[in-house]
Amino acid sequence: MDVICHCAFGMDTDMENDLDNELMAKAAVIFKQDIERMLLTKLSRLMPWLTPFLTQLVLCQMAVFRGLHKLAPTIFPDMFDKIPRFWLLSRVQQVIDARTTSSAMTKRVDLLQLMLDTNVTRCEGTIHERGLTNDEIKANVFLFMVAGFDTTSTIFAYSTYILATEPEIQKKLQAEIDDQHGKELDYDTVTKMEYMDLFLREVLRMYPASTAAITRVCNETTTVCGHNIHKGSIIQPDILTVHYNYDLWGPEDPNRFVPERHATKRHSMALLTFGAGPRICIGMRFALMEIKMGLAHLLRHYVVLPGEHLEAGFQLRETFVIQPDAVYIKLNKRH
Ligand code: HEM
Repeated sequence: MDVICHCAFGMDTDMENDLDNELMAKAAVIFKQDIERMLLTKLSRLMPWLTPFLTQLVLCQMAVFRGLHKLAPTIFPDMFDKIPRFWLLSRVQQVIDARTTSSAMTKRVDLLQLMLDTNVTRCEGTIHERGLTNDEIKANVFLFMVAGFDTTSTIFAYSTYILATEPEIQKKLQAEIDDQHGKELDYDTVTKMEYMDLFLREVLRMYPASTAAITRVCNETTTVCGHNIHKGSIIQPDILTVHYNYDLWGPEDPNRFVPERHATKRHSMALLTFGAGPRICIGMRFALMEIKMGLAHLLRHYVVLPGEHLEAGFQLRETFVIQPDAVYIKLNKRH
């Protein structure tokens, strides 16, 4: 969350060291919610044509809360702030306000600034196309926080599980990092680490954290492999079946962790952890770099060892992402 806040929105937070950070606490509550269990989600899954009406319902609810809060702040003092989702959105608004009222000198080059600048450039140009509205920018900031936080940290957690259970693989990664002879682990050095890349791809194959995010609406009635698919149907690919398919990932057993299998060119849709096509995860490269950088720093200084309960594996739970309930590891300082 520190990384997303800093790189995308220029917010310098230190949630890593400040465990009581309010933003972190509220975000954790939001991420714990199982959206699949929420009535509105269930209804829109059952009756997709209801989705636009349900979306409007949520927006109206927010507008009413906001209105009540503005009209009678003393009667409804923290009503808005008590709901973590709304609290986070109002903090996001503060970030936008701070940026739009600050002088040009304090402007930073980041995602937020790019979104804010769409307004300026489009208005000055002759093309009468509108830029992003305030609500669209706010929604995007919120989406980036949600989409970029739990996903990356979950993949990091799976990675540490593999490191603790596959010591030989860990040694190979450390050898690659040690080959840098203490050089700074920056974008250039980490991008060149070939085994690190294979390792991470294998983690992403075995543990695709976000299997439900890649749904699509069928926009034309069609037949695929003898199945009739009607226009308007919601299609959700079964990513785990694809990722563990022997024809796509053999000859090594797809149930085993074998980074080297990624050195062979595979079908372009064989790895779907970040989705595919024009709506593929926009943060993919950022996430890959973030995880590689984190792993490289960790393994330069520490050896990851199994913790007390690691042999029992972990239970999976699904909220925004599919994640392990806990990964028990120990860290031993190297050298
Ligand atoms: C390992 C980490 C991550 C995983 C596994 C992941 C996974 C996904 C998946 C499966 C989708 C849907 C793609 C599709 O429909 O084809 C998606 C979309 C998206 N992701 Fe990620 N993501 C990760 C990290 C990030 C990060 C770090 C950010 C932001 C910095 C981010 C921002 C987004 C956004 C904004 C979308 C929506 C894109 C669109 O609809 O056009 N993700 N992600």
